[in-house]
This record gives sequence, C-alpha cells and structure tokens, in this order.
Amino acid sequence: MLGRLLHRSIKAKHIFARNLSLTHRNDFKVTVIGGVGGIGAPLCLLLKLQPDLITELYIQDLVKWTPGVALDISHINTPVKVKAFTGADQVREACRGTDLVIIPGGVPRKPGMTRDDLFGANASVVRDVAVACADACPDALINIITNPVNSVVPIFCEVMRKAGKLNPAKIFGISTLDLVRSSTFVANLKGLDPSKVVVPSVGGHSGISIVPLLSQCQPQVSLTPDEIKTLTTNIQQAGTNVVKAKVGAGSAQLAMAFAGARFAFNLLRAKKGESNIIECAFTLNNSHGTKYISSRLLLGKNGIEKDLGIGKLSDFEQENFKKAIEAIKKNVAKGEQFVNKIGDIDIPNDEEQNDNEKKKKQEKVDLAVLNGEKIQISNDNEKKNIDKNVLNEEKRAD
Ligand SMILES: NC(=O)C1=CN([C@@H]2O[C@H](COP(=O)(O)OP(=O)(O)OC[C@H]3O[C@@H](n4cnc5c(N)ncnc54)[C@H](O)[C@@H]3O)[C@@H](O)[C@H]2O)C=CC1
Ligand SMILES: O=C([O-])CC(=O)C(=O)O
Repeated sequence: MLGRLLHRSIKAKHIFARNLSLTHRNDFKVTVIGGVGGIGAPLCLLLKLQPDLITELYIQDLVKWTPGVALDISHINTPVKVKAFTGADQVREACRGTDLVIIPGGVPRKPGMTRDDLFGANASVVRDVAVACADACPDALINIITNPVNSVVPIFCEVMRKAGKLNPAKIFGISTLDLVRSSTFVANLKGLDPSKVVVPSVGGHSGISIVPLLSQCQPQVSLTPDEIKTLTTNIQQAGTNVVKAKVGAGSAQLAMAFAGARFAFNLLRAKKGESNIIECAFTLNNSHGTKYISSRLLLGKNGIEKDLGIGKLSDFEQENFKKAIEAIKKNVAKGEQFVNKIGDIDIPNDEEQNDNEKKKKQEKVDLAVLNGEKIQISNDNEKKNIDKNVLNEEKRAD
C-alpha cells in the first residue's frame, strides 16, 4: 500500500516536473541591434554571462568589425551561443524568431545637445527595426534603449500598428537607468547599500519628463525638501552630466548596459514564470493624460501583466508629473507624426525582401559601372587564396 502510494507520488512529481519544464522555458534567444556600440558591447557581455536564461545571443550592427566583437564574446566559456549579423539588411535575419530584441542602435548625444536633438538621426533607425520586427518576430518582447525614448517608442508602436502587429504589452522604452541612478544617489546621501534601495521613476526618459518618486523609496528614507529638490534635479540631469564629463566621446554606456541587462533579465525571468517582478518602463498606456508613460509594471509571461500605475505622489512629485506629461505629449506627437507622414507601411515578405536586396546590389553595380569604377567579383578560388593569405598573415603575427 505504502509502496503504491510512494510510486504514485513519484509519478505525480515527474508529471509536475515535466509540466514545469514545458511551461518554464529558459532557452531564450536574444537579439541586440547596435550590439557593437558603447552600450551594445558591454550589454552583450552581460547577456553572455546569463546562460540560466539565454541560449542564443544574436549581435547585429552596421560596422564591419561586428563579427570580430561577436567572436571575441563567443570565447567566454558559458553555453550561450553567439552569432553575428553585419549591416542594415541583416536586421530581419537577426530578429527572425527571437524572443527579445534589445535596441541600443543609433547615435548618442554630444555636449550641448538634448536627447530630442537625436530625433533626426535615430527616428528612421527605430522605424526600420520595427518594420523588420513586424515581419520577423511580431511576438517578440522589444526593449528600446535608443534616444529620444519618449519619441521613438511611439514610432515603433505606430509601425507595428500599421502592420497590424501591435501588442503594447510587449514594447518597452527603457528608463531603468533613471531607477538605477536614483538608488545610487539616495544610498550615497544616506549611507545605505545602493543595491538595496529601490526608487520608482515615472513619466518619461528626458530632462523634466523624468520623475523620480523619492516619497516611495524602499526602504523609506527621511529627506528634507532641499534634499528632495537637489536629488530630483541630479537624477534628471545625470545623463547630461555624463555627456559633459565625456567631453564629446558619447553618453552613458556602462551604467546603461547594466540597466539594460537588469531590465532584460527581469523580463525573461517573468517570461519564464517567476512571479512578482516589478519594473518601470515607458509604454503605450493612456491612463495618465498622455498616450505613453513610464509607470510601475508587473511583468509576466507575455510582457506587461498589470499596470501598477504611479501610486500616491507628494505635492512636489505631483507638480513635476504635470510638467512631465506636457513634455511627453509633445515628444509622442513628434514620433507619431513621423510615422504618419510615411503613409502605409509595406512589410515585405521573405521573397520580396530577397528581391529587394538583389535589386539593391544590382543597383550598386550599375552605379559603379556608370561611374566607370573597376568592379572586382572574386570567384571561389580567389576567395580561398585571400583566406590563405589572411591565415599566413595571422601566423606571422603570432
Ligand atoms: N534609454 C537610456 O536610458 C539611454 C539611451 N542611450 C541611447 O542609446 C543609443 C546608443 O548609445 P551608444 O551605444 O553610446 O552609441 P554608440 O555610437 O557607441 O553605439 C551605437 C551603435 O549603433 C550602431 N548603429 C547605428 N545605426 C544603426 C542601425 N541603423 N542599425 C544597427 N546598428 C546601428 C552603430 O554602428 C554603433 O555601433 C543612443 O541613442 C543613446 O542616446 C544612451 C544611454 C542611456
Ligand atoms: O543622456 C543621454 O544622452 C543618454 C541617456 O539617456 C542617459 O544617460 O540617461
């Protein structure tokens, strides 16, 4: 009798374990667009160190040393498999069937610029990635790091809407760095461990649209009105201070890579089935007087499980939040207008895409012929000889 009960309970445990392994995936594929840049490379490094969640890491960038960076990262002895994709025409391939696309591709600020000044350069980058995702991975989670976040998230969403593939629960503008900075600044002021301090940040991700909620800090801290004012300004200005201190060499990269990895891991943990995972992010959410807002989100298997809102604000935070809403409305309208000007978006299928790529290559050759340039088409033997020469060079260098 006891034996039979034991047998039944072991059998039940096996079935339970099998069900768990079926529902609790940890074999996620992650694609990083712009994965070789100042944020992209350290972010990919952190992703490579997380085999508990990630099995494949696809690194896409425009620069020709993309395979080199991917090769470099691939030598780290974790089981995460790394693959490189070079060029804008490889975005689709890099995104095909992926679970999570992280986008730090685009241009960063130089001193004197606002995040909004990046719109001209980065709007079309995000639009083109959205067009590729609408076809190659319409169900993927999307994390947009590229600035200006307040405008490019609406661009991504509008492209998906036009393609009939919009799922607002899966598209996130990454404002995690504002939370990371808030934790650090409060902890430094109060002599606490920064990794144990949690401060939500709502609104958006630029200047006055960033609204840190110091009144909701965990653990609770006592701050004077002056401290609250100074901390708030410092958090809002932190990105600009990094840009200034880097004197033209870019904006925050390492702390952003950390923040991007934290958000991605939490999103994947929630997708895997872990409960009670809360993060703030900028998403399509019209419950606060603007179409998009960063609020506290409970993450789940399919992205946002529940919007937890912004909670109770102090009078000071309420004032700041009002200003933030006005700024965000303008940023959102700018992004939406950009997409609406384009009209209908044609998402090419695989065959059309191949034809387009062939046509583009032929156009390049035709143009070169017109310009009287010498065109060199190397056959397989020539390629083998080149490879041999490279190998010999490498041996000499060793
Ligand atoms: N959301 C946030 O909290 C933060 C956002 N950012 C933003 O992240 C973006 C990237 O910053 P960094 O990595 O420092 O810049 P970076 O210039 O070092 O790297 C950007 C990378 O994107 C690539 N790229 C450019 N256009 C591309 C395209 N069409 N497709 C694929 N790759 C493309 C470049 O080749 C480069 O490797 C900037 O727009 C910056 O403002 C930066 C810090 C924080
Ligand atoms: O300030 C910038 O340009 C980059 C950024 O978004 C940040 O550091 O928060």
